Amino acid sequence: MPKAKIAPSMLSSDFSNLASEASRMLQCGADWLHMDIMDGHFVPNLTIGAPVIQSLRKHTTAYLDCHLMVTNPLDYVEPFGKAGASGFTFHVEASKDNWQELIQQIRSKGMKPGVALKPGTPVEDVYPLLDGENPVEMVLVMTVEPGFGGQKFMPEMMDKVRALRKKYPSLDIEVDGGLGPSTIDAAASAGANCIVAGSSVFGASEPAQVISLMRKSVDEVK
Ligand SMILES: O=C(CO)[C@H](O)[C@H](O)COP(=O)(O)O
Repeated sequence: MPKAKIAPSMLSSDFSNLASEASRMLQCGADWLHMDIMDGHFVPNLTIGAPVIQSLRKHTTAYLDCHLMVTNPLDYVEPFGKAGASGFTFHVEASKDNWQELIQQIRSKGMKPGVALKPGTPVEDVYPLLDGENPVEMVLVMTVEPGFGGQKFMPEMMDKVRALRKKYPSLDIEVDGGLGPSTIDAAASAGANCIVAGSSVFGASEPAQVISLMRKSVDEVK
């Protein structure tokens, strides 16, 4: 299994101090910064877009792991590439007929392509995006309904993670929603290695301890 990547979800940060919140998380041991992009249409919430990524990029060289919860991901590829996004993860539900073009465009803008799936979407729906000539490099299994932080982890999503890990031993598999000290072992033992965590990290008195505990849980899995 690939090594742990712990990605605090900046959705739980103080957006009015984004650069210092990002730097605080990196000092606490974060590998990536997870950026939740919501368009108020694909999900019932509206967050940030490319201008905010561009502003943050001026303050950090960190890997910006962008999760696009948007209806038309192709429209976002060029602006996110220019803004300095590192990873561009789109939803399979929003890319039924243009995922090949999406993957190709994302790569051509220097970003790492990933695909996300909602809790109600079968894992088999992402297999064509992994088995083709130009596969995505990460699958994000949502462990809550996308849209809001602070929800309860859905353990039944671990069947999807197990199926992916069995079929793709070296794939980056990310989980997002309700991850923290009480749920990390279930996710890690199922085979997830990229861990997004918002409330559990930002709400902790010692975020570094939570990050380190989650890393240990993932890296101990053989
Ligand atoms: O994508 C998201 C919501 O759509 C968030 O990244 C996710 O919910 C993380 O927050 P928390 O750890 O508080 O559940």
